[in-house]
Amino acid sequence: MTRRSIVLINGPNLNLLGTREPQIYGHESLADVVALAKQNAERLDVKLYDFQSNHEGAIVDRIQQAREEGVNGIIINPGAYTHTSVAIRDALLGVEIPFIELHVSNVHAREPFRHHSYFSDKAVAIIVGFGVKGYEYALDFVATSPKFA
Ligand SMILES: O=C1C[C@@](O)(C(=O)O)C[C@@H](O)[C@@H]1O
Repeated sequence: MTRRSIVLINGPNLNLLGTREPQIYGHESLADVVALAKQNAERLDVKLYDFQSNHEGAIVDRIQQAREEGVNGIIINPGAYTHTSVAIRDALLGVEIPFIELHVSNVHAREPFRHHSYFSDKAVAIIVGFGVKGYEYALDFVATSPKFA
């Protein structure tokens, strides 16, 4: 059995985690989140690539690259692109890699424009409102579920 590989993608403004609206997104930085994810990936024996960008096209490029790498699954927090990006949706569908959509905050308890997602109907699962703990849950699931084998 080959080792699973996973790409963790964070979209715009998630580089500001820890300092950005901490009452909504908490006090942990993206570097903290990624460091813990790497530790957990090692424990779960999966290869983890991580990527953050504030640019839609760069995220599309990273998703396309994932197919070349033969990645098993994608964990994506598309940030504000959740509510706007047909291009990122098309990239995920184009590469045919199963993915989890993740949000730190409970988008359904926030402004109405955050209630619609271009990803939810195509995601294997959605993690919403668990704070940065959601990244741990997502990694555990992608590393162990037959849906990402
Ligand atoms: O940038 C973000 C972060 C977010 O994806 C979250 O993780 O809760 C929710 C989005 O509505 C917002 O634009």
